[in-house]
Amino acid sequence: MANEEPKTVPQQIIMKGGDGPLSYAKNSSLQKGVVDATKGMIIHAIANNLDMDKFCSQSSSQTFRIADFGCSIGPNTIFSMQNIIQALEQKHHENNHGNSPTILEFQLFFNDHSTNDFNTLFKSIPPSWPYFVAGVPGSFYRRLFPKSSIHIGHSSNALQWLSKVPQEVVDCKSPAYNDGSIYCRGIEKEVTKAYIAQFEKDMESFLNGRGEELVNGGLMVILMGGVPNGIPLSHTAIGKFYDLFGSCLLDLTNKGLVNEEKVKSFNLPLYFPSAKEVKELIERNGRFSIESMNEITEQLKRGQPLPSAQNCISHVRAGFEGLIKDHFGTEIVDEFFACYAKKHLQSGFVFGDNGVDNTLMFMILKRI
Ligand SMILES: C[S@@+](CC[C@H](N)C(=O)[O-])C[C@H]1O[C@@H](n2cnc3c(N)ncnc32)[C@H](O)[C@@H]1O
Repeated sequence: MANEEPKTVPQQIIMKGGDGPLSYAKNSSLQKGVVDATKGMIIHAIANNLDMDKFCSQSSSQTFRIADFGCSIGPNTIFSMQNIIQALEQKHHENNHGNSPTILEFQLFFNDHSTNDFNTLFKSIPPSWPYFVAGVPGSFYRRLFPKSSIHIGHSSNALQWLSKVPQEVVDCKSPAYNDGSIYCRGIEKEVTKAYIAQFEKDMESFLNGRGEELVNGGLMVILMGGVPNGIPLSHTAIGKFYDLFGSCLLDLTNKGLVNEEKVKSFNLPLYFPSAKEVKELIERNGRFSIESMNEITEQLKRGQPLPSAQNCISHVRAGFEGLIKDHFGTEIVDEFFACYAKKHLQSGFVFGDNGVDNTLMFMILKRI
């Protein structure tokens, strides 16, 4: 139909469910590296920025409610929650010299899209875990909890996912049409402008939602991917990865296995901001103070061995199979990832060792 809007990739990205060899649960050690690298920073941030006495005064028990936004299937969300609980218990113990009349209880909320495999996540929780847990399906770009009900919010490796691909970038009549690429390279001015506008809108929605839900003085811990200030994504390791990824679609088109129009209407709903951009958005929103903001790539690199090629390939499939399947159909999935694996091995690509380093932003925000 002439006036039909081009179809963009689905609004809900889905990490591969279950706990099989190709699942996100078995292929998220790169993201776990990020979670591990920031454990000490979380303990430090809670010790220095959370006024626990304000919440614990006089009562015999106090429930801390903690929410993980974009939890996926695990196991990283479990580690993150444990790190936060450890930090709260440690601070409570130190505040009271191990002698508090107040018993702490913890209620943990796991948020992700309704299509996330929550069953696998809940099955992986040890039956003896002494916490109250609940799943909260829905986009974190809207309200998910009652007003002032959450003490600590957490989100890792999730906020670079946009709520949708900006429509203009897949509209061949628009000046922002992203011809020849599947992501925001950070070079084409109009394309970049469209992605930035979507990112700003989404961040504003996220901050507004959490601004309502967090108690006054509550903390939001955010870990997200980004770029060094002034560096386009295409010059970074992640950009090089998307180039490789996108080239497989072209190969399959040349082989006649994928429709060219379908490829042209495919863009990734992802934006990697600089710390400067994120800082400005948080300040403009005004609901949170920035207690700390660090870029921790170098620390991560020092602490982590580089992943093997096979490991990288499995991670890519666990993260992106859902998008490919949704847009191009199930029948193309194996062929696409076989092509990706071949090119990956030929190119010698290794995450963490190609192009300019990407940034990992670690932020502690306080609800004011
Ligand atoms: C790469 S995974 C990260 C999972 C986990 N936090 C970690 O660090 O391993 C990103 C997760 O964010 C979720 N996500 C992305 N956009 C979302 C949204 N708007 N609302 C809720 N979850 C979202 C995805 O479904 C996915 O499970």
